Amino acid sequence: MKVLVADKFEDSGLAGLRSLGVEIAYEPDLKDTTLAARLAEEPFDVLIVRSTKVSAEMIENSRLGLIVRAGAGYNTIDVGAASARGVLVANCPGKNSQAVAELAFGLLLACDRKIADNVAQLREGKWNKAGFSKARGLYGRTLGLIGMGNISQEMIQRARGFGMNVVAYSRWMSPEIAAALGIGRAANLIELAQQSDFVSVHVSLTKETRGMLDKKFFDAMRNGAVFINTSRGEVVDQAAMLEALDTKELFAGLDVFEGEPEGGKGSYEGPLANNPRIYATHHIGASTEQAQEAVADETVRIVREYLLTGMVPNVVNVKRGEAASHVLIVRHADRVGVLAHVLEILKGEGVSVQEMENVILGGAQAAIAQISVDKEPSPAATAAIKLNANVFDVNVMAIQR
Ligand SMILES: NC(=O)C1=CN([C@@H]2O[C@H](COP(=O)(O)OP(=O)(O)OC[C@H]3O[C@@H](n4cnc5c(N)ncnc54)[C@H](O)[C@@H]3O)[C@@H](O)[C@H]2O)C=CC1
Ligand SMILES: O=C(O)CCC(=O)C(=O)O
Repeated sequence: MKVLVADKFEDSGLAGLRSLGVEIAYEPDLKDTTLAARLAEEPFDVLIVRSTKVSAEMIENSRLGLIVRAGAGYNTIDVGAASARGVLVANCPGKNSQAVAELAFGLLLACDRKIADNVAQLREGKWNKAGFSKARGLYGRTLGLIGMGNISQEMIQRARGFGMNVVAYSRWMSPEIAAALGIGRAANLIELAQQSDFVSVHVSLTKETRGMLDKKFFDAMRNGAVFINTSRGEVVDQAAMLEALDTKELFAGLDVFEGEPEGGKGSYEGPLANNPRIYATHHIGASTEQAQEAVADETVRIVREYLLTGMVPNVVNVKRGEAASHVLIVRHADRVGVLAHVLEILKGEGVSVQEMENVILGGAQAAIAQISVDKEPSPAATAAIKLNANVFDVNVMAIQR
């Protein structure tokens, strides 16, 4: 198996990959046209990336079977193009969430106490206790969390340590779950903005979340509140945020930017870098040793499973049973050719198999195949399947959703 690592990757991860006996090309500087050319020229099976973008063209001209995002968000990979070519995409959920929560709290505290400006002025030889003596403080204040995934859950624990109240907006969190987590639940983003002294965003970037934090949201924020974004720049309407920094005297801590450079070095000039009401970091949320080692271990686990079993943990582009309407349960003798017989009959009927699992029972005499299909096979097809002497029985069930 040939693995291309086209991003910076921990030594422990490279050692783990080597221990699997796979052939590794570690070429962290590849991107855009150089990555596309490399994938077209050599038949790599697996591609490992962090922030490096993976386009449809790269995927289409490659022999890849698996792309691993060594991190949480996978918006930098053209997942649709991967799905169209039968390429699996997997990520490492929850492996860098503590690190991001640490940075989010770092930004939150820094914004409240204006730590970066304190440091800058002292470095210029200015003593300005008078100017910096106005902070809200965290104790007893309300932290509003947007999204309730791995990072938000880490945020709750840290907020508790600071004596903060937490309220969250999430699509899936019921009042019962909120109560069990010991937090409040906002019914929508406006409610969340109205209730929070500090807001921290932790949603993945999707077509629904792009620009989700819009003018209405910023208009609803409390005057002088702090806004933290360590998720993706694109979830925020940048113009609306910039306006609210002035009109509502907000202060923002940002780790992510629309159009930020892909690699470790580059230039960044934009209205967010020089605004005195913004503390900006260089997309370093996941960049702690602990997080990078955890991500590297998980990446090695994913490649190992793929190598040894063909199965991939944490796949993000398998839509389980979405198009299936019926499932066939075929009990049969464990003999060569039985499944081929079943599939041949389904093919003749134009029935498309969505998923299939064949389980061998103890003693290896009999097996049960569960075959999800996109439409109900006719009674004639079911009867034809049963004609095979090695088929004991066939049941067809409609999937209830
Ligand atoms: N700054 C950095 O270095 C890092 C940034 N991230 C970013 O943070 C994001 C969140 O990370 P995790 O918490 O680990 O991911 P996660 O997958 O555990 O949580 C994402 C949450 O977003 C929610 N969500 C998605 N669409 C939504 C919508 N339309 N409305 C409301 N909620 C919605 C999901 O329900 C889920 O709870 C990542 O997708 C990534 O973009 C992640 C790791 C490092
Ligand atoms: O690997 C990185 O530094 C980026 C981390 C990140 O944004 C993610 O895991 O979603």
